[in-house]
Amino acid sequence: MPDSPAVEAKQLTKRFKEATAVHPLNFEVHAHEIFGFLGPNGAGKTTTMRMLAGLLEPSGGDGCIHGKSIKSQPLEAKQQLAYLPDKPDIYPKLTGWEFLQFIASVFKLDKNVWIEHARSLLQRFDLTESAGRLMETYSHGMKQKMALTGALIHQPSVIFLDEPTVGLDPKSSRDLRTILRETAADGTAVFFSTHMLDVADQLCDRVGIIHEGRLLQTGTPYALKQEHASYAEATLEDVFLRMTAQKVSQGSEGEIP
Ligand SMILES: Nc1ncnc2c1ncn2[C@@H]1O[C@H](COP(=O)(O)OP(=O)(O)OP(=O)(O)O)[C@@H](O)[C@H]1O
Repeated sequence: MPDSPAVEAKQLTKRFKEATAVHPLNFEVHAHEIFGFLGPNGAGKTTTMRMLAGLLEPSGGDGCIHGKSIKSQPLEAKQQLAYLPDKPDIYPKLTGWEFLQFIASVFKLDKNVWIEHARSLLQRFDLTESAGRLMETYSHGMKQKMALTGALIHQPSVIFLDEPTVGLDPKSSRDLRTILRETAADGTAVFFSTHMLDVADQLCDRVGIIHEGRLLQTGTPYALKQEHASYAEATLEDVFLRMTAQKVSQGSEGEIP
């Protein structure tokens, strides 16, 4: 199905007991696109991404990866995607290189292709020397970068990244943004959540703003700024804060136990 969107949410919904974390969501992300998912804490970003990546069962609706349903065709859908959580839980007793070999064997990657690709990513992330060390000795940022290297070597057509820049130093953060741009230019749909609105403004082709489990709007950062800000130098942060402004509860004293 070449014309299907890379990612499609169709009435995608998640309830935890009585609480609805994600109300029916509908949106599309396309190949070559960098889509930023923005929302305050608890807005439903991780829940939505985990459903689309096939890691959490939706309570209603469906998600598709290049036309393959995560509910009825989970294997076909998952083969095409990579998911990078905010705190990557990678194997502490493997070296970085063993971890990459493991990914290569799971995805049956051509050794002539993946090794060169992996070496180049390791070099860009300054991980070449530490690739021989056990990953339990890595810092958070090193784990994050190694997990990303693992996600990229199998060249997924969709990559989900939950808060990918958190914990990265400025150089690594810039390298990551460059790599995401290159990945999208090669045809991958890049879908990431972030609180770093300046990063989203610079990097994203489109953003979606989610608040209390509801998608308020999608559009290019430029279009959102044009539509929602009354002054020329408005930033995406101004738009975000305006759209997600919450009424502070007027609760009486003593509500908090
Ligand atoms: N396993 C769970 N059981 C019950 N409620 C949950 C569960 N997971 C998430 N939630 C709730 O769903 C809502 C959305 O959470 P989610 O983690 O998707 O938010 P988020 O936008 O990723 O937030 P953050 O930016 O803080 O990471 C929150 O109210 C959260 O408490």
